[in-house]
Amino acid sequence: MSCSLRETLVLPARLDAPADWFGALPFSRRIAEIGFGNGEFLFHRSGLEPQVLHLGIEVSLRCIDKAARRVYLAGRRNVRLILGDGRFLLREAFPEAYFEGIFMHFPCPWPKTRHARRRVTTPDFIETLASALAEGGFFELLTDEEAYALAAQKAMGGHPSFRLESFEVDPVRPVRTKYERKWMEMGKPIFRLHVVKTAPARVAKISGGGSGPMHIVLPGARLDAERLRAASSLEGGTDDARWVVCNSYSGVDGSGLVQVVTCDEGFEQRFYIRLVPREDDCLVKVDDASYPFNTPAVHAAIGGLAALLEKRS
Ligand SMILES: C[S@@+](CC[C@H](N)C(=O)[O-])C[C@H]1O[C@@H](n2cnc3c(N)ncnc32)[C@H](O)[C@@H]1O
Repeated sequence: MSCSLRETLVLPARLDAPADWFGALPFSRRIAEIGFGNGEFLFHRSGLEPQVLHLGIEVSLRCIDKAARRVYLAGRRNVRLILGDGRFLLREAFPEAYFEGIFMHFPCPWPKTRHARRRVTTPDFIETLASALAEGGFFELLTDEEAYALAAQKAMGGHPSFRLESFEVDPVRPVRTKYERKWMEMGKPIFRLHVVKTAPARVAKISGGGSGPMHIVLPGARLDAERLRAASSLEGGTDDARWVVCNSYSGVDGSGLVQVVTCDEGFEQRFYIRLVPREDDCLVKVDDASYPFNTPAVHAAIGGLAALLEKRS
């Protein structure tokens, strides 16, 4: 895929990007699909309303590439794709009441208790949807799991910002997605939940909880081989804002590069922190090639590495 295609179609999910997105998105009406898979539905839906922006959010780069190629070859101008976690991006990267509709077709039901946080039925995700939708906007869920459909019906139908519009079994639809076909071939019923936002809602942004710039200057601190080695086994934070170092490397310029994974309220980010020794101090900063959202766990990781460099040997 050409560079220019990626630049036009695939928007970067990064700290400074939302401002760029809004400049690059001259559409007053906006629809989103979370987890569009191979993009059949997004492609179909965007053809019906060329004046409406159709924003697809996917965690799989393969899906993004496939859908981008299809959209590009068809010359569609009202589709944009973002690589990232839709639950996180909907909450963090868009203004309130930004979308007039959000589709989610066949998300993983996350049956294990330890993954319960990732379900669409969690109070946090329902608040996120309520906040992201304009009043009168809709959310459509398709699933083959009855228990999941019923849980979503109960959670969203009982929410003060939503009105349950319909709950259908085996709805007739103009286009079937890959997973829909798969479940139908196996003889499974398909459930469709349609809710409409009826009252204002607001969700607190996690990245609003991160404070200050994403670098620290440490007068008198030192970076040496021993500290860099010690960095590779560091971890810390609280239950809702954890961080762990996966690896540390020494750079050719004498700086240290530390690979970090953070988790804020169940949302993961992977990025690098650079440790830069200077004449009178050390700089600890998010590496220039990384763009994490400014969250409490990112700050805690920077603080943890700063503490290591400040430690007296
Ligand atoms: C079971 S597939 C369904 C794909 C498509 N909607 C369909 O009906 O064929 C679920 C899709 O959601 C994507 N996905 C899972 N979690 C996601 C998240 N948090 N944000 C965005 N996409 C996600 C997966 O990569 C996968 O493509």
